[in-house]
Amino acid sequence: MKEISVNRDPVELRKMLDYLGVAAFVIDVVSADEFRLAANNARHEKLTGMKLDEVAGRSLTELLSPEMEARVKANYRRCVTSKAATDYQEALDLPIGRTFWQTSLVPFIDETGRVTRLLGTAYEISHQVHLELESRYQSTVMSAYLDESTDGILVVDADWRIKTWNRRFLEIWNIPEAIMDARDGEAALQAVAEQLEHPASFVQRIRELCASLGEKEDGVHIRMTDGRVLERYSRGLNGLEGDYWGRIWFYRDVTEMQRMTDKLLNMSQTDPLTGIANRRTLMDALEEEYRRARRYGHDLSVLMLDLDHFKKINDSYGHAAGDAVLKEFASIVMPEIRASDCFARMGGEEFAILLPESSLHSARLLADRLRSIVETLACDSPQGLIGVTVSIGVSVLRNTDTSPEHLVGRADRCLYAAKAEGRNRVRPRGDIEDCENVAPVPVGGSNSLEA
Ligand SMILES: Nc1nc2c(ncn2[C@@H]2O[C@H](COP(=O)(O)OP(=O)(O)OP(=O)(O)O)[C@@H](O)[C@H]2O)c(=O)[nH]1
Repeated sequence: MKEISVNRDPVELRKMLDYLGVAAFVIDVVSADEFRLAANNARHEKLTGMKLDEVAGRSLTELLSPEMEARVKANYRRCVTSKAATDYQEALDLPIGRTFWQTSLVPFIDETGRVTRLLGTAYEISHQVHLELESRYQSTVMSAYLDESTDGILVVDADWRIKTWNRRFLEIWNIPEAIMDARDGEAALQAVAEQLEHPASFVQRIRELCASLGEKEDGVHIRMTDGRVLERYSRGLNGLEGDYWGRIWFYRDVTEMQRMTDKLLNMSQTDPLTGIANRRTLMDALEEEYRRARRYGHDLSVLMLDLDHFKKINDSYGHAAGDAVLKEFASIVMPEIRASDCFARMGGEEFAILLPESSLHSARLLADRLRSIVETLACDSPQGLIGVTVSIGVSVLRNTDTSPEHLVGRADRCLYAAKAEGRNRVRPRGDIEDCENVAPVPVGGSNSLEA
């Protein structure tokens, strides 16, 4: 732009600049290295805090910090050198704080071709820049999380297009990259389902969750055909207006944890010596079966078993031989009972068998069979073969029983009667319980239910 004759009075200059609808300023180009602010308009003053009477005629060196001066001058010099309109974005540290600007400079050129002035107009873009910085910050945090997370993460949109995933997701599922690159959510779902023990229910649940839009899902366990166990979390993603954006899925490999949990559970339910159920497991099963028998009017029987003169075995053959007999006893009884029965070691040489849906008659038949099998048991030991016998008390649930303890109490009394009558026998003898008058088992005696 050729230099036009303008008043050098800053106030007059401001009047002209105020006609512009944006923040504006005029710079006097003294030399390639010296620039002075000739004037700014009211809008510029308001945005920057630079008051006309304080800044007019002052050099950039006086107005700006050295670092900012260098940056501003670099842009001015570009305009002076190119003698062309120059646009750029800049960050300015002003008394009001750091602000961001979209600035345009137009050079004024005198008849000798020298740039004497620059007209600057500027829009403040701090808000947009802050939004962009915030968005960049969020995506940096998100990328770091995706990279470092030990969960496999997948994000799909409302149309089941894959939006994003992380390295761990690929490691867990080993999905061909071509599927991921094609962003084909349906193909990825099939690739995942093929690796599962129950693919149909998995796919059905995934579809239900997607149809539910926002539903949140916590820690569902998924078993894979290779033995791994995954835990799945997911939640719907909604936009500001509540519109559905899709869903994020997290997959966590919990195989080791599950193995330990199973092991601990097994340990807490099993007798370590014989490997059969322990007292606690039987008591839990008893509560459960008692409730079921009451609700459906089914039979429920119990056998209480106690090896005879077991102390003598320990005393004659040693404790290790006694242990071997207990194990052998458990292993020959086990195949004789149904999967729905519960065979447990109650402690020492005392055992119990819970028989859901068994009458007294069939419980007694089983007891008789077990008694005769045990009688033939010959357990090998360094001191020769060890024989053992068992006494068994049997009872069946009665209408008058008000708790499982009544059922077990009668079996205990029958066992006591069997012992009292000479051992190696089953009581009652027939299909009618006949141990009512047997004295209760002494405290500390063989089969009390108390732990
Ligand atoms: N080897 C071995 N012995 C055990 C174990 N637990 C308890 N015992 C022993 O089992 C024996 C049980 O003895 P008693 O309660 O007197 O009963 P019993 O000798 O079988 O006599 P009756 O039951 O009256 O026929 C005791 O000597 C206990 O030390 C075990 O885990 N291993």
